[in-house]
Amino acid sequence: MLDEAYLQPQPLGVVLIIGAWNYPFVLTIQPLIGAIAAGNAVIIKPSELSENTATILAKLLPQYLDQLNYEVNETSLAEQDIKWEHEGHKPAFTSHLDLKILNTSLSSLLAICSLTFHAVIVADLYIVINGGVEETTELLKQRFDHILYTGNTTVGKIVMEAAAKHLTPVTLELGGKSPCYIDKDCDLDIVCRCSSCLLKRCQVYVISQAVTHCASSDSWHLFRPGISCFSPLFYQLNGQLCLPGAPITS
Ligand SMILES: NC(=O)c1ccc[n+]([C@@H]2O[C@H](COP(=O)([O-])OP(=O)(O)OC[C@H]3O[C@@H](n4cnc5c(N)ncnc54)[C@H](O)[C@@H]3O)[C@@H](O)[C@H]2O)c1
Ligand SMILES: CCCCCCC=O
Repeated sequence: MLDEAYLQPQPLGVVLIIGAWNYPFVLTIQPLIGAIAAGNAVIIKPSELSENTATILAKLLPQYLDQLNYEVNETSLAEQDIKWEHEGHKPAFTSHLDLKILNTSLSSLLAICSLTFHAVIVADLYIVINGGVEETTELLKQRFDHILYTGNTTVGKIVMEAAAKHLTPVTLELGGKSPCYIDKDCDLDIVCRCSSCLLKRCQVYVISQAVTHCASSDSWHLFRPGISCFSPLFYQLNGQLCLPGAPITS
């Protein structure tokens, strides 16, 4: 062997998280935890539709996240550089090590997106940007190192297209049809007997979060004779969820 292999864990750099309204806290904080754990700087764009959560996130995150955690001065950067040279390898991109002091302005935020190894950047590590389509569109023009988007498929395509311009990898958590399949072999008694069973087995994703859950079924496929015993209960439960007068189709 002329060379030896080694593992060099590295943060991606600057991660953009675009959240959706149906779980406004979880869908921003969960990916944020992962991104921080991997050493990234993060820009969080909560959904403008869940306005109160967006406001509280912008207020609380800077209050509780240690923005200075990764601060290094130029000397220690230089020392690190020498160390890497000495070890025979130097990461091309060190992201968080380059982030220095705090400043929440948009211009500094955008400056992060073009980090280079020796740059001394003035910026926050974790920034909440609130706004709607206009602001998100502006954000998406910047180069990020990873984008996590949760929401609908139409905007998912917009995000992916914007990311592709910079060859930025994306994680898209999109909505779907999530059909519910009642197999001919399933125990219909259990499925139908009582609302609690039905709730546990089938309805949980339909009704949770007032039907906004990403895996909510919008169609049920029933494959067995005797299904008529199922229908009244289905109607009874779903009738309570529907708007008055809204039809439940077969
Ligand atoms: N797969 C999953 O894990 C998962 C989780 C939660 C929600 N979802 C899906 O997401 C749906 C909710 O999505 P939504 O789209 O209604 O949420 P939404 O309206 O809150 O939009 C999501 C984000 O997209 C941004 N956005 C909207 N239009 C945009 C545009 N033209 N350009 C750029 N950004 C834009 C918004 O600012 C917002 O931050 C749920 O009903 C569910 O189907 C999926
Ligand atoms: C409890 C968090 C569940 C998140 C699922 C998101 C789908 O809508």
